[in-house]
Amino acid sequence: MARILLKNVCKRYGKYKELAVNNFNLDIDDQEFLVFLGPSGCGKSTTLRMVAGLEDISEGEIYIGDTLVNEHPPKDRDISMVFQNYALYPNLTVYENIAFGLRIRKLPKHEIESAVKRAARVLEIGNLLDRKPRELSGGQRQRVALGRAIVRSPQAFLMDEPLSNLDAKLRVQMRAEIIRLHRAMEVTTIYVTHDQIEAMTMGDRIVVMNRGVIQQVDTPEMIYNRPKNMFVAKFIGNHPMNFFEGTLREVDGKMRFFSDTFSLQLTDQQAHMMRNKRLTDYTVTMGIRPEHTGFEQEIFDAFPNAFIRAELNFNEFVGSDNYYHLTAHGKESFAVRAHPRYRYSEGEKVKVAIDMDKALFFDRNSEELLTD
Ligand SMILES: Nc1ncnc2c1ncn2[C@@H]1O[C@H](COP(=O)(O)OP(=O)(O)OP(=O)(O)O)[C@@H](O)[C@H]1O
Repeated sequence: MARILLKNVCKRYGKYKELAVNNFNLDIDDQEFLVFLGPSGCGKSTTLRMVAGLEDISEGEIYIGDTLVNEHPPKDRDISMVFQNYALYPNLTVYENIAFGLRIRKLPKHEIESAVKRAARVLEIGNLLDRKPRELSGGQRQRVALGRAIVRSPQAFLMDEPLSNLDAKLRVQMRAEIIRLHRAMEVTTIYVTHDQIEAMTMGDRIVVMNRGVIQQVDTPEMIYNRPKNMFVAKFIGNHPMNFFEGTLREVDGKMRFFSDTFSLQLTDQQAHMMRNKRLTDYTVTMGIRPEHTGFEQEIFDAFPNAFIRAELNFNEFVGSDNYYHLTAHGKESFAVRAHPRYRYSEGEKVKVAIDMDKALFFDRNSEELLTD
């Protein structure tokens, strides 16, 4: 169990100009479950592999516990890795696969046996110990890969998209399993994924990355509610956040957001913040999630001055909700989440209430959050 520290870590592959990992600074707490999240190619695996020692570090320092590990080979870092493709030995039985790391460490036979049996019991694969990997389902293989990792208590677990080869139902089940294991074992874990649901449900904190650069390190709640910039705002959320371009202006003592086709009054708190930052007559992008807009009377009651008139284009029924796609005055498109009890039809003109407490304002140029 250990704290992991990355200081100004950079990775350059060969002579490529762009850094795969660019000045990464991160302090991972002992026993924390930390998730690296970002689109394909953003540097998640490279960073994880540098922590594991599978990839050289071009610049910077990595500490596991109090030890600077830059020059340490993987076997001396006391970490366990779980990969997407399971990386099981095809010719060894499940038992031998799980025991492999302990044999290399030359543990006595009876200790190996009790450790393997304990891991197999926890993962409910005790009846599969004599089988070869090809005789297992994908989910069972992934359990064996996990078994190999948890058979000893390393300083850290490093997991690289361990669930991405599983079907949706099994993924949900294994997600819960990994969290349960983490709670029981209390080992610092770094978990790589590009699946935001996995990140939100599993992580104590999430590191959102883009093009080798950390965008935000925060709890799932903060990442969702207070994304530091438009990249994070766009990346997180089941249905994409709606964005409107416009200008902040003070009219009759009220701070309002003006788009081309509508205007909305800011809350007192937002107005106060904008005045303090002297952001009147400032061009911004307003972000609002579909779930923070609606046709409900409660939102109209709470924000009597915050609504958009729009025309309904089409709807997506997803069972628990309806997502309506609309256009304001034939120009600005956005989506609204509504309870299935609402039934509107194509072409209908509606009034959409906006929960202004949840609206976010971003600098149009830097795309950074202004209401921070
Ligand atoms: N061996 C390599 N040689 C050259 N460039 C590489 C090498 N491995 C990775 N890269 C580049 O480094 C960047 C980061 O790659 P990395 O695999 O870390 O991304 P990732 O976020 O894990 O992506 P994915 O989700 O697709 O696995 C990418 O631009 C990739 O093309």
